[in-house]
Amino acid sequence: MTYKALTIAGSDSGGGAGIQADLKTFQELDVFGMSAITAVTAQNTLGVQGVYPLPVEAIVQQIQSVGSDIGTDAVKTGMLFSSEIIAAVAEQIRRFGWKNIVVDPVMIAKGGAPLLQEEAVQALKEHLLPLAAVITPNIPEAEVLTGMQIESPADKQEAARRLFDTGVRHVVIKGGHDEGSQASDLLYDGQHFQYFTSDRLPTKNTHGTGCTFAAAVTAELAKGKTAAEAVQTAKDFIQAAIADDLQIGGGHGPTNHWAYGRRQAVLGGKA
Ligand SMILES: Nc1ncnc2c1ncn2[C@@H]1O[C@H](COP(=O)(O)OP(=O)(O)OP(=O)(O)O)[C@@H](O)[C@H]1O
Ligand SMILES: Cc1ncc(COP(=O)(O)O)c(N)n1
Repeated sequence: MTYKALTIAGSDSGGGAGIQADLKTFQELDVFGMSAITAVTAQNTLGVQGVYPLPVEAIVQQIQSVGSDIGTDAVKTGMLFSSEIIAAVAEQIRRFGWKNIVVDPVMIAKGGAPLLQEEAVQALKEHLLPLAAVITPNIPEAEVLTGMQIESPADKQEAARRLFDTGVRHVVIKGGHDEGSQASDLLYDGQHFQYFTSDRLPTKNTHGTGCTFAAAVTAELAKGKTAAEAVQTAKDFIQAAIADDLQIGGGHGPTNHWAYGRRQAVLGGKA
């Protein structure tokens, strides 16, 4: 059985985030990766030097090329940039009837460069969130989407409830921006809160952690795993990828996308 996943996101020339992180993660998790590029960014570990959104027509055509021939078991969305792109992507997802949709509501790159226009937040809530099986905001993104400040564990749960009410089937509020010695991701399915917690690793090389995490969730949903199983694998994948960082570039370096697979191979006696 060949499982397939489509990422609809921006290209990161530096290879650590965006489309590049997604395809590497799909590959590592034994899922055939496909892409529809929404924007080209000139980017490295120091920051974003340029953002070039593609015409909506070019984005729609890429999705249709995949959908009309190959099909997909899951879809991840990342950098979508504008409300026009969001509306067009949502329309294509509805048209093909795709169900395993993971929405990573990318808004701002680590260095502060905007990857989503401010006015597009409403379009995200209106068009895309009701289609999502899983949404994976970090804390600042969850604050923008809910209009509330998140300062305590109770706030995080309240934000998850509000996000669930937009029509999303599972909410994951990621804990990379938490304070303290642990990075704890909260999963909410409308009934139960579940925490996925690890030691916070002391490194500046966390460029693309959000993309990589959401791509791993997508790959696991493509294989038919439950949301909770997918989040557990994604958490293990990102923990390994941050722990075995690569020391590439002079700024916030990428994570190591092959670390998880290597560890699994050692555990399984394959290496
Ligand atoms: N220093 C760290 N140590 C361990 N896990 C981390 C660390 N930083 C982030 N994570 C984990 O990485 C994943 C992504 O979380 P984060 O909140 O950083 O997302 P993000 O801000 O969207 O990422 P980015 O914007 O860098 O792509 C989560 O599973 C989180 O727990
Ligand atoms: C094309 C693209 N998509 C997403 C991110 C977010 O990743 P990060 O916050 O780690 O920079 C990015 N930098 N570039």
